[in-house]
Amino acid sequence: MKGCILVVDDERDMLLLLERIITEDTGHRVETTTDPYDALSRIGTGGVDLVITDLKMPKMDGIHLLEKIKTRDRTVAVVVMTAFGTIETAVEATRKGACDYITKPFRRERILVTIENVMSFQSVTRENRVLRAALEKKDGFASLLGGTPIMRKIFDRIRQVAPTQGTVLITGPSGTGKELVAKALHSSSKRRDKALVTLNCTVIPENVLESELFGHVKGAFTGAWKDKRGMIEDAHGGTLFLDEIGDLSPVLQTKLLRLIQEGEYRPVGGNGIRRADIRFIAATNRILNEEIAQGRFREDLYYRLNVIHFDMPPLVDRRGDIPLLSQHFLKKYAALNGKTITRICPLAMRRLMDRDYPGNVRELENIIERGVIFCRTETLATDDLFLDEQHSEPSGAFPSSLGDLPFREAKDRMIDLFHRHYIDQLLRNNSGNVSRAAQRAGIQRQYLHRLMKESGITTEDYRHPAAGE
Ligand SMILES: Nc1ncnc2c1ncn2[C@@H]1O[C@H](COP(=O)(O)OP(=O)(O)OP(=O)(O)O)[C@@H](O)[C@H]1O
Repeated sequence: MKGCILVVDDERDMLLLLERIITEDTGHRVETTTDPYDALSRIGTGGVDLVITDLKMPKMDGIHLLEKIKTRDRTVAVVVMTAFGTIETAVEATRKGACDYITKPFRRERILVTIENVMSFQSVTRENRVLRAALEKKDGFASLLGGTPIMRKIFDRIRQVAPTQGTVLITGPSGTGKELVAKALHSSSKRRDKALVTLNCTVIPENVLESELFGHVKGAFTGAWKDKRGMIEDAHGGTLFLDEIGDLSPVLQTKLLRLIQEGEYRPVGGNGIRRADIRFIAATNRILNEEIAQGRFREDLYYRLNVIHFDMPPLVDRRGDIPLLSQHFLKKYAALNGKTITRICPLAMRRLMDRDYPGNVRELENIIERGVIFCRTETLATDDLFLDEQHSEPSGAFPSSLGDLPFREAKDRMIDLFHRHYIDQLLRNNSGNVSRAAQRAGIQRQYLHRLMKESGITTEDYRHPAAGE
């Protein structure tokens, strides 16, 4: 998308030079002025995407102009130009919201690269703002974000499927938003005024799970000293979301099948049949066909669940959503931490766009949350994100950057690093077999799963063809 660049400099020669470079090599529209007040009058109408301004001007200096631009319209990007030797002022400008600076005399390529970086970032964020506003207005699922074609298709399907009774199966790698899709389906359905009950099939031990799900009657087992409602009763009239369905035991798979087929169930220890009106949504990051082939998942249950299928794409297949998601998480965690961080510097955004995400959106969210915690200015910078450290090989070295942090923050960060490196090594040593890894580590499998989730680690990366869980 081509945009508009406004150049402000009291030297006419400089204006002419920049106007020529930009028109010849970028195709963006250029406006020029020698008067900062005139520049300011053009801000606030939504017409200007980027202002390139000199720092030293007689009527108003560049920093002052930058501040005024940002008060009128925070979304306008500003790049400052400065003579060599006054870089400190330029750095001060980036602290105040400029997204980059150029030293004069500059090379043509340098200015072109800067312009392209800023303008492509502006184009994505503009489009995302529009999309998000539209989504928030139209749908009840604004927390599920995305503007890429692949996500738009998912939104369309949600709109189509939500009002129906169809059972839904959501598959896809961990951290891709399966739970958010389930919530969106429920909140856009006719059942939205009734409960959305979520059951995580991994977290609860099998014997407890049965009575959690179906409820039990008084005296059903030792400790059952009164009747207990199950989640099915809670979900009556609403939606039951069965997360990590691939981990459900064979006994419960059979009982669940009956419930889905007949709408009937029996509480643990009870004789009477009860009926439930429920819409079922199930999710898993396992490949259910493989589970069926291995005899771990009932084929008939699979077909019952898989009436409507959503397959959530990994984040690297929709990199175009990274700016939108990053801005969303920035806003969320800045508010949660009581910080005024309003933007992500273009370089940091580029790094975020370029890396891989084995833990998908959850991993991106963790990176931004950590970044917000460590950020000391209004702009989230590359250093705040610690991206290199996250991808470096596990090592015993103490990261020197921690020495600059308050004790508590440094300790949390070190524990975080320890978790990531420990789990990484543990899973490597056990070819991604979580049960075996948990056993070797002497911790509960569920706890290991939680730690993996928090660290954005998935088993896929550690499995070799002969391995399997
Ligand atoms: N499209 C999205 N827009 C906004 N946030 C998202 C999106 N996708 C995922 N997230 C966020 O990422 C995190 C993980 O999402 P979610 O729990 O829905 O993933 P999941 O696929 O169900 O993961 P798992 O299989 O590990 O349970 C959540 O904090 C969620 O808010």
